Amino acid sequence: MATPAVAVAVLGAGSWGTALAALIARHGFPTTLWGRDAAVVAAIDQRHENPRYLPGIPLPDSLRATTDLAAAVRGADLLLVVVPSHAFTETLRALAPLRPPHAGVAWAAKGFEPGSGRFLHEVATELLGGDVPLAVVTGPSFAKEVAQGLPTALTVQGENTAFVQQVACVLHGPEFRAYTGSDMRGAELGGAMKNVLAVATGVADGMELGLNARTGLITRGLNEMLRLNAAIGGRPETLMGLAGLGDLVLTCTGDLSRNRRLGLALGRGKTVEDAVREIGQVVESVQTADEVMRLADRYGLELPISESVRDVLHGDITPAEGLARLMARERKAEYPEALFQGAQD
Ligand SMILES: NC(=O)C1=CN([C@@H]2O[C@H](COP(=O)(O)OP(=O)(O)OC[C@H]3O[C@@H](n4cnc5c(N)ncnc54)[C@H](O)[C@@H]3O)[C@@H](O)[C@H]2O)C=CC1
Ligand SMILES: O=C(CO)COP(=O)(O)O
Repeated sequence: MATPAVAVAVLGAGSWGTALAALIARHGFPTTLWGRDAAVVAAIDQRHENPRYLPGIPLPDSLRATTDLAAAVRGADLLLVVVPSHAFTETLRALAPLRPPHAGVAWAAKGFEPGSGRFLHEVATELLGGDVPLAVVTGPSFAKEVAQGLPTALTVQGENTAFVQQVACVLHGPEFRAYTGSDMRGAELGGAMKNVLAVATGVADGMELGLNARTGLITRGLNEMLRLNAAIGGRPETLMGLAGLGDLVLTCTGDLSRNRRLGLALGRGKTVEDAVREIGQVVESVQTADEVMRLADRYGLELPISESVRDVLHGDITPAEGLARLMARERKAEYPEALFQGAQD
């Protein structure tokens, strides 16, 4: 059970930050949630509800919320950053001078630094220094279900074993299993890529291409994840677990996914702008598709599904042209023979 000595600050009061902060508070750890929207923060702190992102779901009375970053971070033993990836760098910049010297930093954002394509652990290492314990929290987990207390499993990955265990300890509980590992690169890649691939299956479902097409895209999408993961030096088992396959299946099939819903709307003929406006929350794939392809180009890899998603998101091809392009590809072996060797080099 809880070890109340660990005080936690969660930064980012959107759906996922709120759900994780509520989970940790329910486990008995003193938890403060920082958000920039004063109305949302006041509602969480006083009415125990996030009416903008998790309407109607009661939050624990013990969860505190504030718009004052310094106050949120002061006295914290563990910092969990849950802003969208495009806001990760500026949040860490603001956090760096405020961080209590002993506090490690974990994050649950899924994506890369837009523009540079850097992994978030690379950004964190640069901005915090190499000695600060770091960890990634990722896996198949819709915020709404976690906030409702439905059973969930995810993974915490980082090189500092003691910190990884501390993060897993505050998350783990009767309705939540937190697994652990040390592969931040593979874990971050899986969380980022599944959002792009969810758009592809959403498009196919929006075009009513059938269940075979959906499953073909999921499986060939996993193949794209495994090949890029081998190139960047991630471990294959990371991508075959919660951070990869697990989150890919959830996001490609579950209509709670915003990335899947973007794909559904595109497949039904909507524009990216209209679909994103209607979803009204962060849709990470819009930027991540560019960064996945930048990474693939760097390693000279062909990722046809991810590439088609990028081109559809840019309006360079229609969903129908994307489908035609994928179906016209040459016949080939299912797996390159050397697929799993890259990770062992
Ligand atoms: N919602 C979910 O089910 C899950 C989300 N994630 C990831 O968590 C991250 C956050 O997503 P959500 O909470 O779902 O997004 P959301 O759209 O529900 O909320 C976004 C939050 O970020 C805040 N924000 C935006 N720009 C900011 C900035 N510059 N500085 C500070 N705060 C800023 C907004 O005010 C809002 O509170 C994303 O990377 C997402 O992929 C991961 C797992 C599950
Ligand atoms: O990451 C998620 C589930 O694990 C949430 O997916 P969406 O961002 O597509 O809603």
